[in-house]
Amino acid sequence: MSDRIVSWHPNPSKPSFTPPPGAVDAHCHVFGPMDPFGFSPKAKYLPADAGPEMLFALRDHLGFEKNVIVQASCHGTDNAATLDAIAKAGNKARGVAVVDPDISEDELQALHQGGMRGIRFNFLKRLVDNAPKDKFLEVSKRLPASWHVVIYFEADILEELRPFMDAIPVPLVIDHMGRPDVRQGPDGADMKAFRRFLDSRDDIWFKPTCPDRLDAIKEGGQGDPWDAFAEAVAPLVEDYQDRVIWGTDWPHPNMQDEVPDDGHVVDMIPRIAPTEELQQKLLVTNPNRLYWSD
Ligand SMILES: O=C(O)/C=C(\CC(=O)C(=O)O)C(=O)O
Repeated sequence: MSDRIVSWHPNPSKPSFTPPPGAVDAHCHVFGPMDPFGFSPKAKYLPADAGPEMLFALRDHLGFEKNVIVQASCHGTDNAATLDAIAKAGNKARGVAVVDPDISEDELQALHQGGMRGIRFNFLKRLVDNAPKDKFLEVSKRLPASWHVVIYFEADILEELRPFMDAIPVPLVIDHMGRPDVRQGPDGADMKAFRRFLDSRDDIWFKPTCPDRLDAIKEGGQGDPWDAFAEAVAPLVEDYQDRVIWGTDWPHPNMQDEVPDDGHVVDMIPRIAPTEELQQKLLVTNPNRLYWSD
């Protein structure tokens, strides 16, 4: 099928930065394989297969030990592909599911047994048709113990989402910092708003991730080596160092024009977390606390 998207680098370089022992790539996805794990009829993009073997080869190549696999929107609420990848990884992967809010307690427990430790609410209109806040809130109140909610939104709806997010009774993990405009710099309006949000609760975690999306040339950014991203994000990591986790975002859903070299993505780590202590928290201590505490 010629219209299936290949969004990942065919031959990523070896990073100069060596992740510490136990490092977790805590934001990545699998696509299929389409046989037997078909895509959702509501999927907004149809990717080529990027299954667990490819993910684990990349993990080893980049020097990570574990993965947190986040259910991508192209698989809708059928978590079979993500569960299959977690199972194939042994204890080296955990996951974040996307669920129908009417899911039963038994089904949630089955997801827990399969290695899921959270659910994701996606508010990007280009990725999902419907994001019912009332139903999301209801299901967030009956999650298995120690689970959290991952939320993906863009900076322009942060304030609108505040009452909803404030009411969620479990820890929150914000994908890609809620997509601030990094060109505004570390003290820009988007970063200030995100800091106010972080200051409102001490159980909001975030991923200082996706330089390739947030500093893309096609978005008016600088592109690789993503200098604006590094400058805007490093102070945030320093100031909230016990609440950050990091991931590659491989296979970079939809990134067709500026497919990032994953080696270069990993080399952003010392630019946003320059000390060994920060790197240990970002890559080892924090993700293990969230995903491998039981
Ligand atoms: O990989 C990401 O985090 C971001 C995505 C894809 C996505 O979230 C999904 O398909 O569920 C995006 O911005 O297109």
